[in-house]
Amino acid sequence: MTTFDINIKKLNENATIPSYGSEFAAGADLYACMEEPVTIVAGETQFIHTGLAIEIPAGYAGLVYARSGLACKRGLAPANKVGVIDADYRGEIMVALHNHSNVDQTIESGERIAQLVITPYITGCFHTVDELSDTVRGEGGFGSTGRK
Ligand SMILES: O=c1ccn([C@H]2C[C@H](O)[C@@H](COP(=O)(O)OP(=O)(O)OP(=O)(O)O)O2)c(=O)[nH]1
Repeated sequence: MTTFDINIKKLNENATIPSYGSEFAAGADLYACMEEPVTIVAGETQFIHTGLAIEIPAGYAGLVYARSGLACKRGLAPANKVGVIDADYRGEIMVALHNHSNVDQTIESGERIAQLVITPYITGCFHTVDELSDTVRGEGGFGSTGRK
């Protein structure tokens, strides 16, 4: 397990610093930060503030995932499925929560709304070519394997 220091700035004094729920939790919980509770109408999306900006190290990204409990019990999950926080982003971390349930849902300030996983990534240097190498799979995809 790799742990390193990450600078984080409170844009709102009431913001809560992300926290890991258990010793080996991969995602740090992100907390809502707003003056008033926000209601997300059934089937709609609201941008929820965290009141935080973060300095993710170069070569790493922050991935904003749903919290299983919130998604499965209340139908609230990021509209973009997985948010990507770039290492050079200095704006506020926002969570676009979509209400997949059929009732309106209210988020209180201080509630855990998503989880942030910090992960290394590689970048590609793309070269245009006329032919790609041969493989057994070839162009098969979208359920092409395991057919009887
Ligand atoms: O759930 C998210 C997703 C993104 N961001 C911030 C951090 C990220 O670095 C920035 C841009 O995100 P992204 O690259 O996904 O957005 P885009 O739609 O491609 O816009 P841009 O042209 O600004 O990159 O927005 C969030 O705060 N929350």
